[in-house]
Amino acid sequence: MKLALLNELRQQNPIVFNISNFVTVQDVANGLNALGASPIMSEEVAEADEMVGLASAVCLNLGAFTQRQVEQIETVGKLANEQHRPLVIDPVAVGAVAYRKQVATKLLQEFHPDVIRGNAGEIAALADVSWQAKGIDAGEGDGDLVAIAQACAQKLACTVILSGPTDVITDGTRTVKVMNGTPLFQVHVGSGDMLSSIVAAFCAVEDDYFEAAQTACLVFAAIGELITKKTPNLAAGSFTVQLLDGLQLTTVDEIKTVAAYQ
Ligand SMILES: Nc1ncnc2c1ncn2[C@@H]1O[C@H](COP(=O)(O)OP(=O)(O)OP(=O)(O)O)[C@@H](O)[C@H]1O
Ligand SMILES: Cc1ncsc1CCO
Ligand SMILES: [Mg+2]
Repeated sequence: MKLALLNELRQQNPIVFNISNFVTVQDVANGLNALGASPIMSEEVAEADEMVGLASAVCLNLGAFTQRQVEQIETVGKLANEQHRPLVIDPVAVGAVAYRKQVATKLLQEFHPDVIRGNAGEIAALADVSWQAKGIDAGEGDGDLVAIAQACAQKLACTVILSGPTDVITDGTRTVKVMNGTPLFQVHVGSGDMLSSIVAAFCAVEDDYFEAAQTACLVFAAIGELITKKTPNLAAGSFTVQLLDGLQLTTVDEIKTVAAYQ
């Protein structure tokens, strides 16, 4: 685990270009900014080439697209591949809505993601494993999460993060589990979207995207856990505020005091 990447990220302040969804765009921008990256958002295909050019990493969130946005997402994904920018995909609710899986499947034939970050319902859907996803949430299933993540990574030839109470990170061969976190992440819509964009920020400072992905998961989950230990009685609203403070202020040494992974 390369926790020193957090200091590297804060020092480099990499630009991360996001196509976010309209629900959580501000969480994503402020989360990246607080952590030490430099977010930029765009919904205009005419500036896609320049946007990818100025960014050190790209995160495409499939959370609430229109047909016009799907075209923009496809253009940006292809440009990221052409311009060798690390590309992270967040396949929101592909396990719950057949149309979304159809669109995501087509997009994944048009460009190659370096990392896909989703919950169990989303990753199972992309791996063609049976699972009862529930809207944007992971839902219910009895499959082996490590096997599902590995199947998805092998099928799509990329690093996969299957997030949840335990995050599973795999490139199909190497696998790490991050046990940190707090159930409060689930009461904040956008925790997952923030994590996906933060994964992109780590990919901007580390060429081994499996390493970048696992470090991002540990940093994000450990910061969530640390703030719940520091501040009693956190709930949906106060957790959101404390999470932003935590992203800005938490040090590598503090993360090491709770880090739990294998
Ligand atoms: N029950 C839990 N206990 C500890 N940590 C959790 C729990 N559930 C989620 N997390 C953490 O929350 C973060 C977001 O992951 P999650 O799987 O909830 O994303 P998601 O389902 O895509 O969320 P979103 O609602 O934003 O789309 C990760 O860092 C994960 O480790
Ligand atoms: C609630 C919601 N609906 C579409 S996207 C989104 C935010 C989680 O990504
Ligand atoms: Mg999500």
